[in-house]
Amino acid sequence: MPSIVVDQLRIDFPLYHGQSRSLKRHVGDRLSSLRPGSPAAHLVQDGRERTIVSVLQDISFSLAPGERLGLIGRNGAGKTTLLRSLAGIYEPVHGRVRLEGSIGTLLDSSLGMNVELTGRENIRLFALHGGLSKQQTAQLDQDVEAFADLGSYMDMPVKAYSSGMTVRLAFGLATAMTPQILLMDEWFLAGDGAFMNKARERLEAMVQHADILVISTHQPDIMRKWCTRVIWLENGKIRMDGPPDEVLEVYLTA
Ligand SMILES: Nc1ncnc2c1ncn2[C@@H]1O[C@H](COP(=O)(O)OP(=O)(O)OP(=O)(O)O)[C@@H](O)[C@H]1O
Repeated sequence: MPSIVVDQLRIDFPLYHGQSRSLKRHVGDRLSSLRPGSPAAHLVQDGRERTIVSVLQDISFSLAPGERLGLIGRNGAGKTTLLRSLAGIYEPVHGRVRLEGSIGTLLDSSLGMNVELTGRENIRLFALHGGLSKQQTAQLDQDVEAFADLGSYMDMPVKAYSSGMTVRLAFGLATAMTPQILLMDEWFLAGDGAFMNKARERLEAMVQHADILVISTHQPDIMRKWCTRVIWLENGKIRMDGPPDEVLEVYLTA
């Protein structure tokens, strides 16, 4: 059964080592002048003279099939970092992240695609990684081609695509195989009108199959429509966790 368990997750990024006196002084000045709650308040100095950004602190939650989680928070709150931690791109400094089930990610537009290869070749590569049969590969090819609607670009190298075209292909691929867990950053929703309608239909169809969705978005209407639960991140911590309407009501008036 697919699930996500995040337990006391902490993610830090080292910024500077204390080699440079002027740098140290600059950071020291900044740290002492910060107001509590300001966006940069998670800059800290550790015992080894390093300045680190403490991006996520003490994050715990779990998700079961059918749950669709929206992540909200101001710029820099830690939403993308949390998604990347779930995807295994970042290792926890402390705590643990456990995902059970097949995972699909829509986090960056390249999606591990080889830009030197054509769209069609990338589909075959994707099929090869997924261990698909010849028949399944042909189906995947047909399905993604119809969805991405790239015309003759399908047989051109991905490096010749616009960013919107790359998103179409990436979205088509990531949603073709119905992963049990889908991790998605909101800018994937930034396609043109007709594509957006198709993308939503396809994603909604996936989510209905008791999969787990985690999406980061600044759009309250998406949260209300797609999510069963919302976590509000503030300066790397969970400020509120609950049903979309409850969390959004407080968030939008804060
Ligand atoms: N590799 C890194 N090195 C240092 N700091 C980083 C790194 N990645 C992210 N950060 C910092 O971590 C904080 C959280 O970034 P993140 O991208 O997760 O925020 P976000 O909530 O997704 O923001 P936005 O809504 O603007 O996309 C920010 O202060 C950012 O500058």
